[in-house]
Amino acid sequence: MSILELTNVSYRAGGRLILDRVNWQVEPGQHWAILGANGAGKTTLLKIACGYLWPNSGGEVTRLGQRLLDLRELRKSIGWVTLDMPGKVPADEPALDTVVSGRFAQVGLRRKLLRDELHARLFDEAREQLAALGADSLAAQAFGTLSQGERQKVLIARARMAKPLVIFLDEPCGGLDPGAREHLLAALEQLAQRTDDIALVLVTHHVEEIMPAFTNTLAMANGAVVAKGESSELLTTALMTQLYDVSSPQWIRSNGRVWPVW
Ligand SMILES: Nc1ncnc2c1ncn2[C@@H]1O[C@H](COP(=O)(O)OP(=O)(O)OP(=O)(O)O)[C@@H](O)[C@H]1O
Repeated sequence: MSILELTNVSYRAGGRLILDRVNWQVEPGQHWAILGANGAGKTTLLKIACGYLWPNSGGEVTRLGQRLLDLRELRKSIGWVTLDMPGKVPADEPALDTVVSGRFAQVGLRRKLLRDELHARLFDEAREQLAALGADSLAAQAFGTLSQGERQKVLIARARMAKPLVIFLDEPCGGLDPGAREHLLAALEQLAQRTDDIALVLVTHHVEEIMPAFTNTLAMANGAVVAKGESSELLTTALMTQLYDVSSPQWIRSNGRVWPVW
């Protein structure tokens, strides 16, 4: 059964069609990348998948075969790490508390409200989540003092605390320097390789960020799906030209990644 299934989803806003009959299934054990130029409809698609928007021009979204009705339950089952999220986390909160707060789907942890026994268990779990991203050394550091790459790791660990079915990573490498980007991508690759109970969906503008574990890619243009399938077959010069309206790049393929040279 699909973790998430969008069938003929259409969405209209501002007098025009933003999503046009989108079909997409995320199966257990899959990790996806989503590509598309600015304005292609990626964020709108994710908002619909999370239940923040409803397909107002037709179509259906199901999660584990069920229609999305209980919004609280739904939002716990789909984590979303966005670039504007760091601004919402209290700057003086220790990173470990930020991770624990993910279990309650709230921003800012109220430690006093936790029972001792639950407290110990959750904090142990949060340490494990940080360690899975190679970020355990950050546990005691105030969130506001972390670098951008470190914040992304903490927020991904936080999203995993809710034990979601899917985590959407919306341009997690945005604003990172090349070294920080490679560290984050390596951590994501390791996580994706070891995790098949939580699907990861990476939205990116840069094909070289599609690590080998992101075996499937969805490509969008003008609100419609123009290609979807195995990343290794789908990433072609013709698709890049179609998506970004630039002349065909040459490809450098290395370690399961594809680097376009325009
Ligand atoms: N509420 C709205 N009213 C009018 N237009 C909207 C609305 N929401 C989205 N749009 C338009 O829909 C299009 C798709 O927007 P969306 O944010 O989904 O694109 P995107 O692929 O995520 O882009 P980016 O890569 O720049 O983040 C854009 O042209 C945007 O202006």
